[in-house]
Amino acid sequence: MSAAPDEAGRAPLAELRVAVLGVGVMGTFHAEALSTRVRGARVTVVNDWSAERAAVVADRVGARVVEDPFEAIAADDVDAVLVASPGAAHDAQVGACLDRGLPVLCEKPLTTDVASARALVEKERALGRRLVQVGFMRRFDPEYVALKKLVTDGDLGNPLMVHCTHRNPHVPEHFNSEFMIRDSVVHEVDVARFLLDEEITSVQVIAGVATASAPAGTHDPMLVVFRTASGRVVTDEIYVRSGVAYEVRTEVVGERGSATIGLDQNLVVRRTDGRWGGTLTPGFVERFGQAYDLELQRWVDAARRGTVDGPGAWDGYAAVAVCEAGVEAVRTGAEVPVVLEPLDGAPAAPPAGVRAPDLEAAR
Ligand SMILES: NC(=O)C1=CN([C@@H]2O[C@H](COP(=O)(O)OP(=O)(O)OC[C@H]3O[C@@H](n4cnc5c(N)ncnc54)[C@H](O)[C@@H]3O)[C@@H](O)[C@H]2O)C=CC1
Ligand SMILES: O=C1[C@@H](O)[C@H](O)[C@@H](O)[C@H](O)[C@H]1O
Repeated sequence: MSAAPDEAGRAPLAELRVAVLGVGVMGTFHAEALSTRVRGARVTVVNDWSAERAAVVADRVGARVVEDPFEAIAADDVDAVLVASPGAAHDAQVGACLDRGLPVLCEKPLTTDVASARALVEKERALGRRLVQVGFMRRFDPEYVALKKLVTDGDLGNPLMVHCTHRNPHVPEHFNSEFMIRDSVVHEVDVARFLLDEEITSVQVIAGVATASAPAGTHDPMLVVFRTASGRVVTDEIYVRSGVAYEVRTEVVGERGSATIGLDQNLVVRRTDGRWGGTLTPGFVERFGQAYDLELQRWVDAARRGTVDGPGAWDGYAAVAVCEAGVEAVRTGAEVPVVLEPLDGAPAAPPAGVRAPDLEAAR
């Protein structure tokens, strides 16, 4: 049975031909998903800064290599683009997709500075249709979906606080405090916005004793504290050199109860050699593998219908703005307000509950 036409009367694409830009860890995982586990799509073009790496993946998924990312975006056999290059390359690559009117799934973060993220929001808006999805895959993870349902159904009563833990066993040397905020904490920023359905209005970072394996000057772990527009508090422990496993937990505390995810998911309880014990997920691919695939399937299905069915450019922009405030909070130790420029251009109201010195002075 063929699918219904979209609002403009166009028939859905029979198959989405995708260019994948950047085939490191995530790009390779997504390219393989698109050519095996996800229905309705095919990788036709692969691009990477390393032509050699691109060739290996292209060969594996039956695609061709295009050495320039912008030529890949402009190729005739490309209907949509998956951007999995490093964050600093996202701005120009997503912008080029918008110039060509192509649906684009961009891995988080949308960009690495707030001005460029905002510019992408404006650019998409000028086109009059949604094209950008940002790779906040936790929104597709069955555990996060169940937690969100408990919140929206009112089972926990009014949600008062959210507590997050985000631990990676190890990361490359370049993960300094700023990178930890922009690349890792960005997930909890989106989780908080997703679960509570409101914007974050301020960020504070508390740095304590750092692990001996952290490079000099890097605060690992850190406690990040967010305040939301209605005054709710969200805490996030970010610890990227725990040396243990990949551990992501989230607890919502409401007026009538609390709920936690990430405690037992993927916990394999083994009984061997007369002993029992659990094995934690070693990395994000093992923990969120299903979420990445669900995210891709929803993106493909929506793109074939000419729409977007996931976190979009505004979500990407809001997260970048919170992270930018977070980076400032690391530097100053202060509670830093988040400034989100509303789409109509009206000045943003001072966020509720913020006690940053500059806002106090402005009152
Ligand atoms: N949603 C999630 O849970 C995760 C998301 N990510 C995000 O995915 C993106 C990629 O991260 P990884 O795969 O971990 O990095 P990676 O370093 O493994 O791979 C990046 C690849 O991009 C290539 N590259 C560099 N500059 C490029 C350019 N201008 N155009 C095309 N290719 C370029 C590199 O040669 C490399 O092969 C980042 O934005 C990262 O934050 C990464 C890990 C998990
Ligand atoms: O997005 C991811 C990485 O880029 C980031 O570096 C990790 O901390 C996250 O856990 C992972 O989901």
